[in-house]
Amino acid sequence: MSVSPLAPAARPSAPAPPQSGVPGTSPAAAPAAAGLRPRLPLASVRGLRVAYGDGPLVLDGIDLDLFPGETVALLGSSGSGKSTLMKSLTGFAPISGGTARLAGYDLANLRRGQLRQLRAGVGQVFQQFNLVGRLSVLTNVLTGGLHDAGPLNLVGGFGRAHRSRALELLERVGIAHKANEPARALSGGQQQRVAIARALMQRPQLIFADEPVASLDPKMSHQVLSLLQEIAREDGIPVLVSLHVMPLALAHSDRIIGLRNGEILVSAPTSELDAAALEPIYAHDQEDGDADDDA
Ligand SMILES: Nc1ncnc2c1ncn2[C@@H]1O[C@H](COP(=O)(O)OP(=O)(O)OP(=O)(O)O)[C@@H](O)[C@H]1O
Repeated sequence: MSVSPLAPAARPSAPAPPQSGVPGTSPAAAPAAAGLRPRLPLASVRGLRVAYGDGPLVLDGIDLDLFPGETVALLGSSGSGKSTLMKSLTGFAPISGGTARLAGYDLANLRRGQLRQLRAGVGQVFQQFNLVGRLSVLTNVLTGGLHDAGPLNLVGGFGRAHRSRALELLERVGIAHKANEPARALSGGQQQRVAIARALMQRPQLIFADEPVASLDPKMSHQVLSLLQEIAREDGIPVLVSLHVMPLALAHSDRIIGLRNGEILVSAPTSELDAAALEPIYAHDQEDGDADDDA
């Protein structure tokens, strides 16, 4: 079986009913452009359990769907399983129970090559940007298109079409004027924009952003998260973003999933939530006096 990057597999199982949680049991907010088209999830996990080696379960019975055009914020204390949940959707976490599907493909049943093809459709954004500092901003973005640039281009440089697309993306994220500067010369917020442009170069069907603003000041954090939410809406792709700051999640997501000790404690449209509703996610931290809930 050949798997083109996130080409839908045989029709994915129908979306499950809205996930229940505390508080809120409403369905996910519908993306504005959904219209009457069938609303199938790009990513779907059911009863997901993950344990590393002989260790305890770090995810226990997770149900989650990610729909086109929505930004879903993952909240939870350190160690609650946010990164592991993202890793389980790219085949990097050891699934010990339940299912994780991307575009209908069950990640547990794919060969390594197929998994690689599927991952090419997932744009990833990380806390530390993961740019090559000595390379130009433009080259960093171009590397996002390596999977379809072909081996000759690795030797002979990137073609004109790739370069012009990379420049367009830099324009889109507001940083085209820095195209020829080395990535290390940019501020953190600017570097994260470059990383987002690099992810877009993959023509992703989903974006996973794992604490993308943890190294940024509040103003830049808002800018970067606005950009991600705008991309989700304009390109009609799901963005799953893990965050440590509740007000940022409330300001820049359509839906919030709150994890505690590997289980979903909150799952609701952001419009139905406020800080008080999210506090139980961190309840045990507050007892310890180390909650991290300020902007
Ligand atoms: N490769 C691994 N091997 C063993 N245990 C792991 C591994 N990766 C994560 N864990 C454990 O799984 C649990 C969940 O970790 P995870 O990184 O998913 O949490 P998180 O919510 O993303 O935390 P943070 O907010 O600090 O990034 C933690 O107890 C962690 O120690």
